[in-house]
Amino acid sequence: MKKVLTIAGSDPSGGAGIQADIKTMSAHGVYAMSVIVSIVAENTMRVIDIEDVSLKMIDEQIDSIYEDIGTDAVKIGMLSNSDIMSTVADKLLEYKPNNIVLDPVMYAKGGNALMQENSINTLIEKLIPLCDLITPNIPEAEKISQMKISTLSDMKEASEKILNLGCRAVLLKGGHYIGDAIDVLYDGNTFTEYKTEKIDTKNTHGTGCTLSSSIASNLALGYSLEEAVSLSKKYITEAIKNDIHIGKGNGPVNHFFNFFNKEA
Ligand SMILES: Nc1ncnc2c1ncn2[C@@H]1O[C@H](COP(=O)(O)OP(=O)(O)O)[C@@H](O)[C@H]1O
Ligand SMILES: Cc1ncc(COP(=O)(O)OP(=O)(O)O)c(N)n1
Repeated sequence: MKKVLTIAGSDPSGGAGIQADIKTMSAHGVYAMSVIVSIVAENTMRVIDIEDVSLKMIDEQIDSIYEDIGTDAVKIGMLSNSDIMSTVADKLLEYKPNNIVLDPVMYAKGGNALMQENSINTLIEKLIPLCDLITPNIPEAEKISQMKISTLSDMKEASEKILNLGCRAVLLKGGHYIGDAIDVLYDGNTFTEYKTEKIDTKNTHGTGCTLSSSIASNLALGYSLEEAVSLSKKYITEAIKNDIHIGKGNGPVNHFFNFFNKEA
């Protein structure tokens, strides 16, 4: 069985973060493992509080995975500050895992910050160069590339700027784009567009976590980057179409639409 690790924050409401990652990986038939770096008190409506795990415990959790099991892919999600980013980067340099997918989580859907503003330089200098793929949404890509993104052509220009920071590929997600849900993959040679109609739902909590975990799972399963992104775009689209009406705010997507659906 292929093994995929998520290094991210915990969402007790189950729609995003580590919980979404483990559900997604399990739905893909890979063995899911998790290193929790922050505990976030959040739900479908808001973020209430964040408590970071100590750097020592983050170190030891990562060591515990590589001492024993190892990984075929690693997904990185919410890293709330520079110290956590440096700790994770040092461990990636030590263990050199294959297939590192970074979702540079900065804000939750309600607008609450999940990453300290002053840690962006550490993200850019230490983490991004270690990654095979980075999957920013439009606001995150604007911060990293330091340009405004209003058009598809802006998305492509920002992808180029981000790739030049040293990662091997960029998937700029267009869920926040007006109009269709267009994601752009840039690998340094080719731009590939993945386009679906925007689904009319407020239940999009955890879409970014789910997409990046799906891509990491598909890479672990041996698909090429282009195939992995294509399969994962189909997965997130179906998961949104089969959304779950739970909570009073932005509800979760259905990670297990393949196993059951709303009509069943
Ligand atoms: N309403 C929607 N309909 C269809 N696809 C969507 C919708 N919202 C987001 N997506 C897709 O979900 C994925 C996550 O995108 P996005 O919402 O931009 O990320 P994030 O959750 O990090 O903000 C992308 O593939 C995007 O195109
Ligand atoms: C613990 C935790 N990690 C990440 C997020 C953000 O997830 P994302 O997939 O971008 O989804 P939304 O927050 O936009 O719904 C989170 N909320 N919590």
